[in-house]
Parts: sequence; C-alpha cells; structure tokens
Amino acid sequence: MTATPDGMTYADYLQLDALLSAQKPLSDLHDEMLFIVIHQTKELWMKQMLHELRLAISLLAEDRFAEASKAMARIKRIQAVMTLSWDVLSTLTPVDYLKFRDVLGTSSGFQSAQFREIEFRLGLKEPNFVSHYAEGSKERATLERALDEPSLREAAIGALERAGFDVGDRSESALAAAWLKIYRDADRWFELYELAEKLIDIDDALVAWRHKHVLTVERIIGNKPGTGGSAGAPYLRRTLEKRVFPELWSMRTEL
Ligand code: HEM
Ligand SMILES: N[C@@H](CC(=O)c1ccccc1NC=O)C(=O)O
Repeated sequence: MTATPDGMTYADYLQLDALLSAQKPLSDLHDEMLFIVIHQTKELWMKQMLHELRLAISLLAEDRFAEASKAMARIKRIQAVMTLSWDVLSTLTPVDYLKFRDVLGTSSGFQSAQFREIEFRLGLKEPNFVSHYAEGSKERATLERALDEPSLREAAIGALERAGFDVGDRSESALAAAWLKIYRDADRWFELYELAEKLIDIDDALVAWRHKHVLTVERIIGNKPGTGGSAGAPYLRRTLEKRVFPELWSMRTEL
C-alpha cells in the first residue's frame, strides 16, 4: 500500500489540473469542445478496456473462468457506454461540424493507437496497421508488443485445447466444430459455454460501436472522404464485416 499524502484533495487525487487543462479547441467555435471531450472520454474508456482485456487474457490462460468472466462483463458494459455516447455526438450538425473540420487537418480516428491495440488484443491482428506509426515511436512499440502477446481469441483457443477439444488447424471450421460440441452439451461444458457467450457479447458490442460510428459519420459528413485519407463511410461500412470470433457466429447456423 502507498501512503496517502497529508491533506490530499479530490483534485489532487484525480490530477484534475492536468485532465481539465487538456481541452484546447483550435477554433473559436462552440461545438469543437464537444468534439474534443467525446474523443478524450472514449480514449479514457479504451484505456480501461485494455486494462480489463489484459486481465481477462491472463486469467483465461490459467483457466480461471469465473474471474475472467467478471472482467469480460465489465468490458461489455464499457462498450455499451461508448456506443451510447454517439448519441451525444449526433447533436453536432453537419453545418456546425464543417465550420471547424478544417482545423483537424489530416488527423483522424484512424490514428487511434488504443483502438488498434484493442483490435489486436481481441484477436484482429492486422500487422499492416503498425506501419502507420513512426519507427521508434511508443505507439509502434506498444502495437508490436500487442501483436506478439496472446490475444483474447488465442487465450480462448488455448482453453479449448486444455479442455481436450481438437482445434485442428485452428481454422474457422475446425473451431466451429469444437464450439458446436460445447453448445450441444452446454450443461456438461458449462464454463466453456459461458465463456463463448461472453466472447460473442464483446464481438457483438464491437460491431454495434462500429455501426453507430458509420451512422454518425453518414449523418455528419455523408459519403465525403475522411480526413485520414480513406473513402470515409464506405471504408467504415466494410469494417462491419470484421469478426473476432467468426466461428462463434457461423456455428449458430449448424446448431
Ligand atoms: C464527427 C465525428 C466523426 C467523423 C465525421 C468521423 C469520421 C471518420 C472517418 C471518415 C474515418 C475513416 C478514416 C479516415 O479516412 O479518416 C474514421 C475512422 C475512425 N474513427 Fe471516426 N469519425 C468521427 C468521430 C469519431 C469518434 C468520436 C471516435 C472515437 C474515438 C472515432 C474513432 C475512429 C476510429 C477508431 C477510426 C478507425 C476505424 C477503423 O479503421 O476501423 N471517430 N472516422
Ligand atoms: N475522420 C474525420 C475527422 C475525425 O473524426 C477526427 C479527427 C481528429 C481526431 C479524431 C477524429 N475522429 C474520428 O475519426 C473526418 O473525416 O471528418
């Protein structure tokens, strides 16, 4: 335990001076503050998500299902809050956004290293994204570590194997066959069955977040290209196809 400094206040403990002096609009337009605050709160929630994700992965590696489940339940609730917060941003009208969009230059959510780290740590490992960060930068080092370390997906496959399931070549069809056995005898394999439902909760919530993002983007900038250089909404719509656990989705057809 660390000692509490004498007379420590609320503002000291929460470092509010640093936190509340980090909102610096570049324009003098009222709505830019909302844009900054929404992004900063999402980065904070992503920080907490990564904290829980690392815990869930390490617990799963030791077959500590109940404890891992608690962390995954928290992740799902954080994702729900993040998805709901699009409704606050949707109050930004296209007219008001376009008044300050130019101050953003080529910066974009595409460059959010925490978002990419979440994708990697869930199991969506796309090494190409690492090249967007400067060599020697801390973001690049963090993402490289996330690529190397076991993801939630890999940890779940490990748990399946330890329980005696044949995961074959780890392809979607081999994994779907293993999960199918578990779902068909859910009482016998209750821990793994419950794990699978927690995993699909997180996958579901990630797609829901992406979906609200595309809708908000369409509502605010239509099909304009993005500041990050992509096609904009058409690019984002394609990311809705990404699934961390495609086998958990496809096995439902066979059940
Ligand atoms: C006015 C509001 C917003 C607009 C118009 C918008 C637009 C876009 C566009 C067009 C892209 C594609 C990349 C590009 O070419 O720029 C993108 C990517 C992205 N945005 Fe937003 N965005 C908005 C708000 C947000 C917020 C609040 C977040 C939350 C942190 C966010 C996170 C992201 C992420 C993580 C990506 C990368 C997605 C991926 O590659 O799968 N965006 N955004
Ligand atoms: N990509 C957005 C700009 C944008 O939304 C943005 C800009 C700077 C920091 C974060 C952003 N959020 C998500 O992409 C656009 O094309 O208008």
